[in-house]
Amino acid sequence: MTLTLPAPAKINLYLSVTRIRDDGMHDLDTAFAFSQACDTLHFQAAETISVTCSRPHLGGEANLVHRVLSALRDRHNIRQGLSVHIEKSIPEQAGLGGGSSDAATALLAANKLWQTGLTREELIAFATPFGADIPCFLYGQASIASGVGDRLHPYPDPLPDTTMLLAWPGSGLSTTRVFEHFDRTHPALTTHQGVDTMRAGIHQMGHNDLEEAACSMNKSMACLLEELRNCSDIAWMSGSGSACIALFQRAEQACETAQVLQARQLAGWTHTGSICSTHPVQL
Ligand SMILES: C[C@@](CO)(OP(=O)(O)O)[C@H](O)COP(=O)(O)OP(=O)(O)OC[C@H]1O[C@@H](n2ccc(N)nc2=O)[C@H](O)[C@@H]1O
Ligand SMILES: Nc1ncnc2c1ncn2[C@@H]1O[C@H](COP(=O)(O)OP(=O)(O)O)[C@@H](O)[C@H]1O
Repeated sequence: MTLTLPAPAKINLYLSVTRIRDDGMHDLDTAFAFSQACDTLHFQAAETISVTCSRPHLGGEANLVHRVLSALRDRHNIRQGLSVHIEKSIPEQAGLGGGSSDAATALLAANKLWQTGLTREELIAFATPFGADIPCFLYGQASIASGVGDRLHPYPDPLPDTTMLLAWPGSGLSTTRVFEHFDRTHPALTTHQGVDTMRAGIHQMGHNDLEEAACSMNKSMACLLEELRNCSDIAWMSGSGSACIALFQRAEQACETAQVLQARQLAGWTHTGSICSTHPVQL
């Protein structure tokens, strides 16, 4: 038995930090959508769990895929294993949720192959402790999120029908360190929008409370974002960075901008495509 599935990048259409919890985690008001940029996961039946990766430093037991599959197997007394090979395309520490997306795709695959029979809601509850970004992928459609990103509701409006350029400066940002820097430097927290007034957040598309902290920690990203704002009417940072998003009316403009960014070494990775409202895996 073999199975090959994609694991897409996510983007945050906007991100507000609404509360710092007693445990140090931050409540967010954010919206998630998907990109066509994907990692690819190959699954093969096996007696044990093993994970290899096209970026060898990501292979082995520390990989989030290995961790969630091992926990699922233990929790449900599964006797089978799974051999997983991850072809990475999504850059690391980019705010695109690559590791979390790999883990979500692996959980969807294992839930089917091991016949665990968990609903999406049960998978989300199981996976949230492993990473605040995993639920949005398991939810499977563009969403408005609160809590740490685990309370999800369908995105209420059509997504912008424009071309999106994703660009990553060539160096990443640690999510933990960006939140720590935010705590030290932010002027005030955004008022919580709440589910009932969630549409209010949509008008802030492109706003990201973490952007200032991230720009001060990664000057390459700050330069990239400045250049994107010169080329596009709207550009912003995804998640805790360091990937940035710019919207264009025409695909040619986005492709030309990508070429300029690469030639000037402002970007180490780019992707041109659409903003997607559904996850490509609907098992
Ligand atoms: C900021 C967001 C927005 O979508 O995305 P990324 O930029 O990482 O992709 C996510 O909330 C990130 O999710 P994820 O990358 O899974 O983070 P986790 O592993 O759960 O958390 C790493 C660390 O970041 C801090 N953290 C994370 C999420 C959150 N809502 N509040 C936090 O304070 C905590 O210090 C936590 O220990
Ligand atoms: N499958 C995976 N893919 C990428 N990174 C992973 C994976 N499993 C664990 N990690 C670890 O998680 C870190 C951040 O993950 P990533 O998803 O790339 O960033 P972000 O949370 O900014 O979107 C990586 O630097 C790496 O050490």
